Amino acid sequence: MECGAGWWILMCFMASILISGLSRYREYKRRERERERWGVPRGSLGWPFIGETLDFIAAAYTSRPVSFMEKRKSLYGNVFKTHLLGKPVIVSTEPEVNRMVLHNHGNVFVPSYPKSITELFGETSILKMHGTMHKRLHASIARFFKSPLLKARLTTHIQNSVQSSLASWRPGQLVLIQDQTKQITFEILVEALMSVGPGGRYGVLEKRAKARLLRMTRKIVEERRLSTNYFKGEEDNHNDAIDALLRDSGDAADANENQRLPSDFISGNIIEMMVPGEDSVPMAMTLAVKFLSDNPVALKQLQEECLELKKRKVESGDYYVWTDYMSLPFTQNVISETLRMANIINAVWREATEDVKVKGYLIPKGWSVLASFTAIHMDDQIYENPYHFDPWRWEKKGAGACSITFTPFGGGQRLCPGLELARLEISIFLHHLVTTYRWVAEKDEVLYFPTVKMKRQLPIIVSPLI
Ligand code: HEM
Repeated sequence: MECGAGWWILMCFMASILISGLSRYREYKRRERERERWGVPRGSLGWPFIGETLDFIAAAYTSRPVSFMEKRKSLYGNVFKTHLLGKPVIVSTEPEVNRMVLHNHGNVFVPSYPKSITELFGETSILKMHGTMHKRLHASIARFFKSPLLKARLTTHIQNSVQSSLASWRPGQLVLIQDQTKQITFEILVEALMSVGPGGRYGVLEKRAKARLLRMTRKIVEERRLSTNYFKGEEDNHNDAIDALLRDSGDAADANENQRLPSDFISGNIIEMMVPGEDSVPMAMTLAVKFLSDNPVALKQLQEECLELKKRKVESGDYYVWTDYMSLPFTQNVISETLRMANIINAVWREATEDVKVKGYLIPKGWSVLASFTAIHMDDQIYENPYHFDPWRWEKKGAGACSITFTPFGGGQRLCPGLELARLEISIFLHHLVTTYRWVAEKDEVLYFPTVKMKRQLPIIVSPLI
């Protein structure tokens, strides 16, 4: 009797394994048929294990990193498959496909950067997150960076920081623009995120030892939490990113303390927010100076526009406000053209969590998608003479307008929340630079790998304008 029951259980067990195996097999076959019908984009997966990584990196080391994409685009079309950095990847150089990846309808794409990049982000970085927590954090940060109050406060701060840096330059001195702009923008970032100005705690931040940085930031968060009762809606007068995250209560109108973000999470995120904000803005400033140095006609028009504003300000005795800087049309054209050519963030990486069909292509589950911005920004079918610095092209397009063919700040769910701050910083820097100095740039070269930077930090020799 006992033996019969044992057999019966065993048979049931085997049958259930068989049924679940069969249904998995059927699902697998269904996917295969779908994949065949839709078709994974054409392309080559290259060598076993390394795929086409060597070609990809070799191209990145040249002055034309987009040549990797261009070659394959001409062979296989705008969307192609390859194998990079240990993963099968679908590369998109097509604006509409990039838009669908960025907007992520149906939430099928999650961030998936190569290991070498994710190690820079840190564990709690927003750049790694997805789902509800990402939505909540993104909304909170974006709301904070959009606030007119913050822009007003930061305008004065950015202005002071730029002017004091420019005032320290001596006529005939060799100035390393990349180094100077890094110092200026770091100071601004730290002020915006945690209201720490030069002196005292700033010294710890400057050294950038992560463990100390985290300890210090955690302390600031804790001090704020104790001194201000955010739960009861008390006001904190710092108006920085720490304040915004401490105030965040998710969607709950009747939020209690448990729904608040924990201190460790806030301090980790504040530190990791420095990663996307820290190098991008100084590089945009540096490359703007480089492109302007190579194009005296554009520099002259920018200078005229800025001198005109400066004259109005001197005559009226009014302070500059952020809209003064942001409403200068040629300045904004110069910034857009710089961002188009600089491609500081050249692409975004995502992974498909299930099979996805995008514009007739199949992206299989588990594959990465690299939505290339550079390939679109440097496409001669979209931008006439794309390697020529031409700020006037934006007179027709409208500077500043992000579109599917202009995505320096990404788009959709993860659109860069620091976009307006970045443009404001660059506008203020260019304004004061061109109204204070003329300069001669020494020979230098843009490097594109692993990140965009100048080989010699862009040395220029300055002399006062008047
Ligand atoms: C010229 C300067 C900048 C450029 C070109 C830039 C570009 C980008 C791009 C392309 C993304 C999207 C990444 C993705 O979709 O995976 C992004 C995200 C982000 N950026 Fe920026 N950025 C700049 C400046 C800043 C600044 C000043 C901050 C402020 C701290 C900032 C904070 C962020 C954050 C927090 C994210 C993550 C958003 C999310 O995943 O929801 N960025 N940035």
